[in-house]
Amino acid sequence: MDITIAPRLLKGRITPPPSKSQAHRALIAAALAGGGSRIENLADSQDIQATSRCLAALCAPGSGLPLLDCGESGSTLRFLIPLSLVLRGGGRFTGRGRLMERPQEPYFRLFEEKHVCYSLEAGVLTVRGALPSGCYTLPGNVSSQFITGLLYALPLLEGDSDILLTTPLESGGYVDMALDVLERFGVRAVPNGSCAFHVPGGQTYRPHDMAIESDYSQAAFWYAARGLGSQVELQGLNPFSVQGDRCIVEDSASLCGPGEVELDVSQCPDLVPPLAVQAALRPGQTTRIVGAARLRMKESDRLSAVTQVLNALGSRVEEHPDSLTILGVDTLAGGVAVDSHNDHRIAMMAAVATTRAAAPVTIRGAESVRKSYPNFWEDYQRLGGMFL
Ligand SMILES: O=C(O)C1=C[C@@H](OP(=O)(O)O)[C@@H](O)[C@H](O)C1
Ligand SMILES: C=C(OP(=O)(O)O)C(=O)O
Repeated sequence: MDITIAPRLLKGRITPPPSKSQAHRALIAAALAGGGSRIENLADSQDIQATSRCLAALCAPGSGLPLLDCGESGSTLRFLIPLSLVLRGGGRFTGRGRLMERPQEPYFRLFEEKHVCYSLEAGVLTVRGALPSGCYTLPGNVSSQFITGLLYALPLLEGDSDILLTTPLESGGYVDMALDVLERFGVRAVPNGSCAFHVPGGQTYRPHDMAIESDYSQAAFWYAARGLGSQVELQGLNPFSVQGDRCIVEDSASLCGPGEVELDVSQCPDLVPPLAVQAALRPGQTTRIVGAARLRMKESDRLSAVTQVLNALGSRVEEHPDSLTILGVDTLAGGVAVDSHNDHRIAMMAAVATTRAAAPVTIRGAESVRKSYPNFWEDYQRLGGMFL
């Protein structure tokens, strides 16, 4: 789907959608608690549909390895791989887009060590075996989703386990969010410093009612629009939220200073597109976005996609292996078509950039927002955005 947008600033009040990350975690914990939990304020995004669909397949009665279609959701895939071993002796996982090419090596190394069989053939990952309790050693900087996956599965084993990280934890806020949801469902995992977790075995998930919070990762696009002159008022966000992307509030403000700004995004990778678009329109300012290597392994190669899209619109972005240098300009020419690279966050970034373009912009693959923010285009129009 192509959408052509007239350049104009936005104005109005918006409640960002429910947090996708918290919703994945709550749904999985509720399924493990075996019913009796009430989860309110769930978004009907494709990623949340993927987790619901896979949980239904995983918990359905029957023998044999369930087939789990994870769509394009890295979280669903990496959270459910260890659980499939514990609950069903394994599973067969499929996905779309780039999903099955995204890294799984930390799990594969552990499976070799623990004698769990795995194969990845023609886009189907099959895992089979028993997950033993014990010591799980893995890197902390490939994806935090491996650590969340283990934190959900290991408490169900008979014996105690330890998770040890060989490199510093990145995207750490997502692990904190997992610990927070686990605790609400009566499951305990104890951090030991920043690179280790002790997970007592023999635990059971207890039913719990919760309402999903508004999503700071999505609110970030509206913060960016605001930083670029739109009058968007945000409501419904929890100021005490455990969401790591809550740092958008300070990061967005720090982009308003003159001179040189450096932002380390290793703990908040999803904020790169909204931060980059804001930095692109800071004339006289140079912004370095560092610690961003993992951005190459998301729905698109996001460092490359951000650079291509913003430069096509008239920005000055330089791409490096694990960072971006953004030389702020005072206006974007627009007047072109840009591709979302089938990446929801790139489509939303392009929409925010258009608010400050001189001529209309066409966004190709605009439907990609359904992955995480199905009502994004409705919200954009409610704020006065005009489609041509
Ligand atoms: O656990 C989660 O909910 C997520 C973790 C992050 O991934 P990485 O840990 O791979 O950076 C983030 O980018 C993703 O959108 C959601
Ligand atoms: C990378 C993302 O999600 P996931 O890893 O779950 O696919 C995202 O939402 O930007």
